[in-house]
Amino acid sequence: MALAELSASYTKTTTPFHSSQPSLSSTSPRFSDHFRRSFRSIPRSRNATISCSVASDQVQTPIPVQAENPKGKTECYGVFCLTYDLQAEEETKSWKKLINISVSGAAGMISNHLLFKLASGEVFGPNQPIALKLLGSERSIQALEGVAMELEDSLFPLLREVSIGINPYEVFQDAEWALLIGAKPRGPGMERAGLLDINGQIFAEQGKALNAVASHNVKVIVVGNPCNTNALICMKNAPNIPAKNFHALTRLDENRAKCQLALKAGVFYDQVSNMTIWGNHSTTQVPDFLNARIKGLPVKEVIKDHKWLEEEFTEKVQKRGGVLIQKWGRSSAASTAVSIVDAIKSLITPTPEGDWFSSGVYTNGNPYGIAEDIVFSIPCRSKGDGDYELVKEVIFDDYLLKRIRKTEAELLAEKRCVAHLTGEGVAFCDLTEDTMLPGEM
Ligand SMILES: NC(=O)C1=CN([C@@H]2O[C@H](COP(=O)(O)OP(=O)(O)OC[C@H]3O[C@@H](n4cnc5c(N)ncnc54)[C@H](OP(=O)(O)O)[C@@H]3O)[C@@H](O)[C@H]2O)C=CC1
Ligand SMILES: O=C([O-])CC(=O)C(=O)O
Repeated sequence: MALAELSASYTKTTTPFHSSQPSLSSTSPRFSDHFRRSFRSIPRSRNATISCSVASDQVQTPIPVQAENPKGKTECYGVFCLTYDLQAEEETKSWKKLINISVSGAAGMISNHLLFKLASGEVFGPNQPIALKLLGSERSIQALEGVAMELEDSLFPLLREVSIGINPYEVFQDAEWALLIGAKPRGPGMERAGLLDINGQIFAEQGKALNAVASHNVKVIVVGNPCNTNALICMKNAPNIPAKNFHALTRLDENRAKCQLALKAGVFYDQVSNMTIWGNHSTTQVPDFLNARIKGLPVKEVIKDHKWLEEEFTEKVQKRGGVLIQKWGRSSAASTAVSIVDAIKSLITPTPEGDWFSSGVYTNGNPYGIAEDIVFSIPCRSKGDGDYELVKEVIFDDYLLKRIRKTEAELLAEKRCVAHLTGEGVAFCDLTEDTMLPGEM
């Protein structure tokens, strides 16, 4: 019997699988390997009873138990529906408690890179088992099954559960991380206000769902554009989740800025630190070369061509995504996935002494005089506990302040456009110029 058929038959039966069945484990090393990788913790919400006898010189014969499914809906995928006693395996005894990671737009291009990084252990570490809860839509559900199949076939030891669905109220259940990637791309002729409205509705609904069913300390990273205002909408619709927990992804912009500075200075990019992106993930964003450092020195001391910094460098970073789309014919999915990994790692590992990272965060209480009640990219530092604090020791000059005011004005205008989605009355959209996402030219 083929492996796929076997795994399918498992999900359909609650009959314990005994070693008296055709000697799969002895005839097929792949299958015993498959078993080993299929062990998973017992989800909190399920009452499966597990028994498992393991003799040291025998191949293990785990007893699969079908997940309880009170609503009769599919909630797990294929091999990931098998339930085993995680403690039965020596290797897993040192593992941490399983965490739930929900990902929207899971059949999209960014997710296609990101999910495999998450499942490999590269993000949360080699002792951290994970459950992936993938959100798609009717349009993408088949593609999502394809994604789940590839995850099955990758045999990631740490990937203990995969479920797919189209209802955020199910997919976000108990989420400890929510990576919100899915959003409608801006099409030809579409006004930014139109995009704000269409995507804003997605994020309003997802905010409500997170509020209702996610862990109350869920960390939310909004990637789908326009990500700052989408993050604000999501946050406003999730009043039970701390506002601090919402991030808009500007890490890709930070990484792009570091790369350009390294290139100009003739150093490897690990020599560039303290890189802030201020403001919106749009062409008004401000890559801050005043506070950034190269080999520990202020950038302006290393790169003497200040005109280049003010003009070429700034515009290059702002429009990098668009140039890439022109070359590639699609947006920067791989480097965006890498930057999501960087953004998560920055929150779960202590920030190196003296350094910081950029993230779009809620501005209430900020020390810089930036308007309150928007999501604005700011320098942050973390102790590695999932939380962060704003960096205070930054300096400003007229150039930087002027640019920050411009991106701030854009975000305030975006906020007025979505007042109907944040519970702040009637929207009034007066975006003065139709600014672009970094990916648009
Ligand atoms: N912040 C950042 O740095 C960056 C952000 N981005 C943004 O990330 C988002 C995802 O990018 P990417 O993965 O490349 O895009 P894809 O087009 O590959 O995937 C986007 C997903 O969004 C979902 N979606 C939700 N609503 C709609 C809709 N109305 N019409 C079409 N699709 C919809 C679709 O999934 P489903 O049908 O399952 O809902 C689709 O799979 C985009 O908004 C992009 O602009 C991209 C790069 C950098
Ligand atoms: O506009 C897009 O979809 C791509 C984008 O955000 C970027 O490359 O920074």
